[in-house]
Amino acid sequence: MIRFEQVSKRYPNGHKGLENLNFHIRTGEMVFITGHSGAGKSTLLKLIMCMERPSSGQVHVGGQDLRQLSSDDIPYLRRQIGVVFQNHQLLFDRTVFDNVALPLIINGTPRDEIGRRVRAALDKVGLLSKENVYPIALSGGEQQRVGIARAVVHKPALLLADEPTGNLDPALSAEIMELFEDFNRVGVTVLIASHDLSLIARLDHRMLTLGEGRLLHDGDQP
Ligand SMILES: Nc1ncnc2c1ncn2[C@@H]1O[C@H](COP(=O)(O)OP(=O)(O)OP(=O)(O)O)[C@@H](O)[C@H]1O
Repeated sequence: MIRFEQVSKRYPNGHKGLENLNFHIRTGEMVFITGHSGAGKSTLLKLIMCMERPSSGQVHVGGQDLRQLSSDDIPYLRRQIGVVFQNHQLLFDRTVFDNVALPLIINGTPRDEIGRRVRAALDKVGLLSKENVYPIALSGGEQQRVGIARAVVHKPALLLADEPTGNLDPALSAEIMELFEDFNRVGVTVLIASHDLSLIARLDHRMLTLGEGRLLHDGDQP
């Protein structure tokens, strides 16, 4: 599903994002990317989404060599991907329903299908009863669930999350990770960047550990 071959990323200001990264994530895996602040976790996710391009090396996503993607092709790549952010980036002047519907509206999904899909996604994250509520009236954990519903509403094969539990307490963080495990159980490939080692050490998944842009460790223990 995702293959990095000798991938390096240097930003225009000279900052080193990633250095000679090699790994392969198979379809259906759930993997954590961990490492200290500035280790390159977000850079790795941005390369998969084509938000950034590597300085050298090759990134393959879903069998496609991203070097061959033109900017016109990028929306098609992104349709295969759902993204969850730490600060969930919800629109506070729209209801929960409208927030979750956004990717479908952008994709041109037929109107009658939008309602069905949005409610299915809200049901999966346990927020079906909140579709008409505005995000301001939700707790931090509920807001993050809306962000997850929005990320999965178009049924992506790949789910990426960048510090999805960064603002949540340990109990809520564990619940959010269980949700990701639920999506993984039904076949979605899940990749989560997190520096919350105590939480991810309790979960039994592969861990890629980065340090200063390099892959320090690849395994099921920190
Ligand atoms: N847009 C950018 N322009 C310049 N340098 C950048 C940019 N984005 C990241 N960097 C640099 O690349 C390196 C890796 O950053 P990255 O954000 O990928 O790390 P991270 O592990 O996600 O960190 P954090 O946990 O703090 O988000 C850092 O040195 C950072 O300063």
